[in-house]
Amino acid sequence: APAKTPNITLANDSFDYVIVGGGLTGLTVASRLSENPSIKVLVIEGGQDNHNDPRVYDVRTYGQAFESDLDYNMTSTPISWRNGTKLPMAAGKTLGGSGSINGASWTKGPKTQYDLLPVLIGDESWGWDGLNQYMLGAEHFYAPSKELKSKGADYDGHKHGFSGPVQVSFAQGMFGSIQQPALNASQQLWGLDIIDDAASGIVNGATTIPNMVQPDVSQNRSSPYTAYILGEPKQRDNLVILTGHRVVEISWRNTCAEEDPDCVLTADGVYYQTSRNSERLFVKAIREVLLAAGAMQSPQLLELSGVGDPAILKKARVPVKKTLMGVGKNLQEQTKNTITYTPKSDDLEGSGPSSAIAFPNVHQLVGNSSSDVYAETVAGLASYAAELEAKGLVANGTATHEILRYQVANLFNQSEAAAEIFFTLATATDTSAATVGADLWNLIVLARGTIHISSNNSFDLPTVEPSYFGHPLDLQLQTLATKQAHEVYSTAPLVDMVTECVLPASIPADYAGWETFVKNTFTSVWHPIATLSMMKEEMGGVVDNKLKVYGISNVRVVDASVLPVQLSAHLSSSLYGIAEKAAVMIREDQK
Ligand SMILES: Cc1cc2nc3c(=O)[nH]c(=O)nc-3n(C[C@H](O)[C@H](O)[C@H](O)COP(=O)(O)OP(=O)(O)OC[C@H]3O[C@@H](n4cnc5c(N)ncnc54)[C@H](O)[C@@H]3O)c2cc1C
Repeated sequence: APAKTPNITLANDSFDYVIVGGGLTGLTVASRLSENPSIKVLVIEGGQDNHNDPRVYDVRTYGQAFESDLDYNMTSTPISWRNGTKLPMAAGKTLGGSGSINGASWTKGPKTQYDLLPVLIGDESWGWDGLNQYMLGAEHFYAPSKELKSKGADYDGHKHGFSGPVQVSFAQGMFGSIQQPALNASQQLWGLDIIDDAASGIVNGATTIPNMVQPDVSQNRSSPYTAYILGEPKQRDNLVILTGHRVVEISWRNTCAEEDPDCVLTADGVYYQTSRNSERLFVKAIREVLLAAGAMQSPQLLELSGVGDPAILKKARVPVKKTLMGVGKNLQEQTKNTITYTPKSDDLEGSGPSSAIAFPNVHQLVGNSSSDVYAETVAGLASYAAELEAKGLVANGTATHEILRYQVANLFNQSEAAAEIFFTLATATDTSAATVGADLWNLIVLARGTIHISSNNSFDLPTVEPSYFGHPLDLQLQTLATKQAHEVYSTAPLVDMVTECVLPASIPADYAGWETFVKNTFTSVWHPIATLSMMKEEMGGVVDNKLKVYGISNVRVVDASVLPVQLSAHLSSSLYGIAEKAAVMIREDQK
């Protein structure tokens, strides 16, 4: 049954807050704001409630939701060197959003990467110490059993939350098999330390991670919906979740002349529809409209509502209400490659999900020449950043240069994790033998991309240009990570556990061959962020330190769009933290 399909005519109703998108961040904020019974909250969600569908609740079905009815089926722009192939950009079209179809891995980035946020926004509370409080507040961690500990599960009890809604535990079906040998081989090859906990603010190392799953044998997904809504919040009279409806435009109470930058817009509510040709309905927001449609569709909605770069809006025949040059720019999306092998034994000693990860740093990947690569990269950054602005990929080249310098220094001087090598295991099925391998990606991309509208109709999904390998270092790190992940599989004790390499079908002879393999077979990682960045306005930011859109009095963005820089992490923990912090700031403004 759907979460709530009210037969009420919302058109005659109004809500204190209208939340656009019932995904990971939207449901978090909805749950927190509606704790106050006198505050009326509406969530409008494009997908349906599918929490009883195994593609959602069983994390071992990972991937089955992609390119299905549970996915928006967006794609990248054509890849020139792959005959114009467009790559799938998975994004959950279901209650809980991408949080209901994701891999459920629970990790955090290094402390030093969060500590860039205060520099960009001028507010200390967004650094690791400030934000981590909220990440901890979202989490309910369960210590592993003896049996799981013997398979490698470990943790630091001081680095977890124990009373939040998101269930974080080591999955009961945790694999044995190659997992620990893969981490041992990673130690040999890269000189990595074993780190007991990838949620501690230290990430460079080899580790076994927990998942967002129930701690019992069901190990069902702890989704944004089951964690934050199902149960008591669902019964609240002041919370309405309308599924199967798409918000198509924000309506404004006033108009601003295009040439008047000081004019402040105020949202009146939103228009929404069930389908392209259905009636256009309106609902009023008494206090605020909160955008939580994700990093691809929140910028789309702002642009459709007349807020953004006038050149983009005019091309799509949308009247300009507010010029804001950063909307839809600064996208930071990573690239993923996969290698696979045949294990000697089909018995993987578990049912999954996979949970062994190696996080080498740039020196471990690049080796002796890392200081040359650093010097060369730094020397080229100013002209690279200027080029990004000239191409319309960022709003401010000078500010982007500063940010890139920080990111490169973080990789080379602080030696934070540069790549993730996620060891994968897939059990045998009726039609296929078991496989093992790795999914791997460079974490801190220097590329910047865009997400923009190409028409004035919300049902035409936005154009996503990730600018894959936009900077040479991105391709170099991806190639080295792929080549060296293969070398891990040739290193003891892992080498003794596999018979043959399946992918690549023929092993490249040299670096150039690996680069070709990388470029021909990579996919997206599906961690898009930063398209409505929280940064100072003069840096090209779109939202301020309270997540309010510049030049608009009552629209905040609470989703992945606001995270201004990529993290050496899976994103959910950080986004739950951002959403929890958002709810507190929104409540403070009610006074
Ligand atoms: C395939 C995949 C695997 C991932 N694996 C992991 C992982 O293992 N660990 C991890 O930590 N993170 C993972 N992530 C990342 C994480 O799930 C996302 O970063 C996170 O869900 C983003 O949260 P969000 O609230 O910004 O967007 P979402 O959770 O995607 O929510 C956006 C919601 O808005 C709705 N919506 C969009 N447009 C409209 C509109 N116009 N009107 C109404 N509703 C709308 C959507 O239907 C959706 O429900 C993964 C992501 C993907 C896609």
